[in-house]
Amino acid sequence: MTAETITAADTRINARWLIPVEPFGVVLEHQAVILQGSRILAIVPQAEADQSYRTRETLDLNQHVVLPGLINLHGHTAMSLFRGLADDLPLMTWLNDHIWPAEGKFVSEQFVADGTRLAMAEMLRTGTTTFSDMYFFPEVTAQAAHDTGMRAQICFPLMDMPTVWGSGPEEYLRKGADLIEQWQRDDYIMPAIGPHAPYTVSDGPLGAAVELAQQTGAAIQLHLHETAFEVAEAVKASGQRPLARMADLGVLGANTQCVHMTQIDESDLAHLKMTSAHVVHCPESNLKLASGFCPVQKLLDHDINVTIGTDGAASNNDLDLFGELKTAAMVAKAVAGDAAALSAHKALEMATLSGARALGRDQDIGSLVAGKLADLIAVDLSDPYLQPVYDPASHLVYSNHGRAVSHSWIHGVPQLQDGRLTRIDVPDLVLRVNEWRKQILS
Ligand SMILES: CSC[C@H]1O[C@@H](n2cnc3c(O)ncnc32)[C@H](O)[C@@H]1O
Ligand SMILES: [Zn+2]
Repeated sequence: MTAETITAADTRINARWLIPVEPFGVVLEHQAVILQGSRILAIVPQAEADQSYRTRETLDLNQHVVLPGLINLHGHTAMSLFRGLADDLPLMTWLNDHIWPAEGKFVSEQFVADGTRLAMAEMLRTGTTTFSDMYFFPEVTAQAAHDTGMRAQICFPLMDMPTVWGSGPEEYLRKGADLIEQWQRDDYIMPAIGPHAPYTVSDGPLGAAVELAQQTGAAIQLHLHETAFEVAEAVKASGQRPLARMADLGVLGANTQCVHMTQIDESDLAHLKMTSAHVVHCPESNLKLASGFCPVQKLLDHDINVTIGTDGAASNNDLDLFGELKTAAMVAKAVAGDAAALSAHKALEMATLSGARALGRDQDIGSLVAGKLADLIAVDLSDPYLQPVYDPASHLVYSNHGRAVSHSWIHGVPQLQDGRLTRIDVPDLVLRVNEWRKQILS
C-alpha cells in the first residue's frame, strides 16, 4: 500500500461535461478541474479528485459543460457605442458616409473607456475571455482590459489619414511604439500593430510597421481582402492583388493576422501557406455588409490557421461569439457545398486553440490542459432549448447562444458567477451608455 498524498489547491470545479479542445474532438464526463492561482493544476475524474485534492472552494456544475474561454480575434470594442447607428449599407458607404464622420465627431478617450467597458460586459457575459481590439486610443482600451482582468491583444491603428488619435503615420507609429514598450511584458495585454487596410495605408508606413514588428516581436493585424471591390480596385490601380502587395512588403508572416479574406484565389492560398499567416474569419460582419464569403473549409484543407472574430458591434451587431460560431458553421457548409464542412468540434477549436495560436499564446491558453492558464467558461445546458443533451459540442455550436454561459474565470479569477459579472458595475455602465446615446442622437 502506498501512502496517499493530498494536494491543497484553491478551487475545484465539478463539470458534468468537459470539452478540453486538446485532444481534438473529446467530450469527457464527471471531471474535476483543479485551479491553483492563475493556472490549471489538474483535470481528473471526480472520484480521483475526492482522494487527491482538498480545495478552499468547490463548485458543482452538474448541468454544465466546461470548456476553454473563447477568443474573439477581431473587433473594434468601443464601437459598441455605435451599435445600430448605420445598418443595411455596404462597407465603403458605411465607412465613408456614416462611421468615419461619427468617429470624427464623437470618439474621445472617454468614449473609448465607456465603449470598451460595454463591449467587455457583453463579451464576458457570452463566454469570451480574450479579445483583440483595433481602435483609436488603444492605451485607454489596454488600461480598461487590464483593470477588468480581461486578456486582450490591443492593436494600435495605423492609417495614412489623420484621425482623432493622431496626425498621421509618424505619430501613430511613435505612440504605438510607446504602447508596445509599456505593455509587452504584461500578463493580460498583448500590444500589437494594426495597419487598417491596404487601401488606407501606403507602402512607407507598412514598411515601418514591419520593422517595428521585427524589433519588438509584436503581431500585425489588418483588414485584408474584405470585398471583391477592394481587390478589383487594387488590381486596376497597380496590377497587384492586395495580399501579394503585403507579401512583397514583408507584412505576411507567422505573426500576421489577416482579417476577412473573402477573396482567395490560388496565388493567395500559396502566399498564406508559405508565410504561415493566420486568417480571422468574421462571418456576420461579412454577411451584414454583403462583403462576401471566406472559404473556411478550403483554408483548413490547406492547413491554414483560421480563427474567428465578431468585428465591431456596428457591423454585426453583437459580440456573442457562440452566435458567430453557428453562423460560421452554417456559412462554411453552404460555401463548401458540403454538410461536413466546419464541424462543431472544429468550430470550437477555431474559437479557442486556433485563436491562441494566432496570438502566439497556445502554450498558455486555448485548451484545458494542466499547466495552462485558468481561462475557462461553463455553459448551463439545463434550459429547455438545450434539451435533450446527446452531444454537448453540438449544442454549443448549433443550439446555444451566449447567454447560457454561466461562469468564467480568467487567469484563475472569477469574472462571471451564475450569469453575474463580478468586475463590471452594470447599472453604472448602463447610465453612461445612455448619456452617449443622448449625445450621439442630438
Ligand atoms: C484604424 S481603427 C479601426 C477603423 O476600422 C474601421 N472599421 C470597422 N469595421 C471595419 C471593417 O469591417 N472594415 C474596415 N474598417 C472597419 C473603424 O470604424 C475604424 O475607423
Ligand atoms: Zn474590423
